[in-house]
Amino acid sequence: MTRHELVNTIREKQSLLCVGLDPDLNRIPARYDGNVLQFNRDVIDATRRYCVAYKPNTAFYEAMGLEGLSILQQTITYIGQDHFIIADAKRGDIGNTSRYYARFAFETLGADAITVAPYMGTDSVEPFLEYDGKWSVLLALTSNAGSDDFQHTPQEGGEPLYEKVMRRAQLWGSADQLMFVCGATQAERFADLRRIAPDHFFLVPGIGAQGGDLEAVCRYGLNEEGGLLINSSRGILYADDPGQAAHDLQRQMAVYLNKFAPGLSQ
Ligand SMILES: O=C(O)c1cc(=O)[nH]c(=O)n1[C@@H]1O[C@H](COP(=O)(O)O)[C@@H](O)[C@H]1O
Repeated sequence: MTRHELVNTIREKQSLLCVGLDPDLNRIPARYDGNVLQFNRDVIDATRRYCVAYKPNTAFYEAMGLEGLSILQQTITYIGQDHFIIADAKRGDIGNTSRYYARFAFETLGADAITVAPYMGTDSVEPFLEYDGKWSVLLALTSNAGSDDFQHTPQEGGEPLYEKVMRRAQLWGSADQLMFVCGATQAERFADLRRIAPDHFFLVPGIGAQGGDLEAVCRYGLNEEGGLLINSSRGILYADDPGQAAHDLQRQMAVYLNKFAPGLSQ
């Protein structure tokens, strides 16, 4: 999906919502009797009108072995072409290996995007960026407590490491192929993040189960094209009614779009 199509979908649906498909066998309702594919299909059916993106985290599927990979593939096929699909795999390795990670995400799975860990630098990210029409979503300022360990470390000139990553990466790829992961739990930094990368989309995990601040993320993170894909996984998957949970978030997002990005309102 192109940036233009993504922005149009955001405008049409008045939604920035990305539903995280992280199926945990210990948490999916007993009535599914462990049928993860059916669980995913039901969640997708219940949420598809409220969200613009889905983000299956590959860990949950890989842990199930060969069957899990098949479920991942079938889930992506079931979602179809109308939603932006992010394979959340947080890959990155020497170029020769990254090429195969990219092939897995973009050719085998047919995802629009993959999350990428930038620690190994330019040549580890390039193979992902070589795919026309596909996206790399680079970890910048993550939502977890451990983000304090390295990501804020001052670099030459005093900028924190996450800022250096975001500035350097903008030399590697355009805003049509590169996004940044910015955690919703870091809402107080969003004005700064938007200043560092005014045009890029941010993938924002951390609302719902991790307690991130949706209003602050929208207030400081929205740009003229929306520029945010806001993920919730457990908060939707394990709600009594996933469709209702997704709809509630979409309605809040519509209010914030109207307030903070009025050019996108209908
Ligand atoms: O790249 C991610 O998606 C990601 C980055 C980050 O900083 N924090 C984060 O939680 N995630 C992912 O986003 C999802 C969050 O799930 P919930 O906390 O259940 O909404 C999980 O799939 C995480 O792996």
